[in-house]
Amino acid sequence: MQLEAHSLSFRYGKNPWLFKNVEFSVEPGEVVGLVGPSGFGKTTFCRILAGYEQPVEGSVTLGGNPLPVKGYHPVQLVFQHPERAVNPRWKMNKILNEAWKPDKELLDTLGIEQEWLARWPGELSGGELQRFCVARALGPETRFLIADEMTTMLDAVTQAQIWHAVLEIARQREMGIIVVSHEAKLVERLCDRVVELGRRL
Ligand SMILES: Nc1ncnc2c1ncn2[C@@H]1O[C@H](COP(=O)(O)OP(=O)(O)OP(=O)(O)O)[C@@H](O)[C@H]1O
Repeated sequence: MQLEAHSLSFRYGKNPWLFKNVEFSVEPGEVVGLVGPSGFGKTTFCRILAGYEQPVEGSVTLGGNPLPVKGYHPVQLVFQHPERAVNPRWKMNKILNEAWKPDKELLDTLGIEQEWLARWPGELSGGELQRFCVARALGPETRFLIADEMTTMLDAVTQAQIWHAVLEIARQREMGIIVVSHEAKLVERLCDRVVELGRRL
């Protein structure tokens, strides 16, 4: 089941086009890097692929069909700031189980400790919180994971742990991954191929 962008174009209001007629596809199990200068629209592109934003022109399909508008979304997005991705009034247990119920094996793989489940988001470090956001995005129906600067704010050890876990799960499930990162070494190490989001038009 391929994730495909067909002739995708986007701009905010009457601003200049951020990108125009972009063709992009990811195969199941493939790890694809998405790079480009700051402000060229990588995050916007990811939001369109995950169904958070509608393209101005073009379309996104999954296995040849439009992205679903209801239910668990098969394209999950994890971005740089976990503290903005969680409800600060919910304890971690509720946040974690919001969309599906991750089992202990997954929590162990991601290094999530049981005692963290009873805490508020503000009582966890950025790295600890991001592990929850990753777990939450890895439901059994996730076909593609978009990692938009997912580990940028984290120390090297946490970054390595999270990527090790995510790549292993992706391999087992044949899940595709899109990696957006400014860290060229990370992209080179993780990705099967790299796509550059082109010049602004
Ligand atoms: N809601 C919005 N309304 C208007 N302009 C926006 C909006 N969101 C983003 N932009 C602008 O669109 C451009 C692309 O933003 P985007 O975050 O997609 O780029 P990016 O390539 O991911 O950047 P970075 O690498 O710095 O994260 C930027 O110039 C940004 O200021």
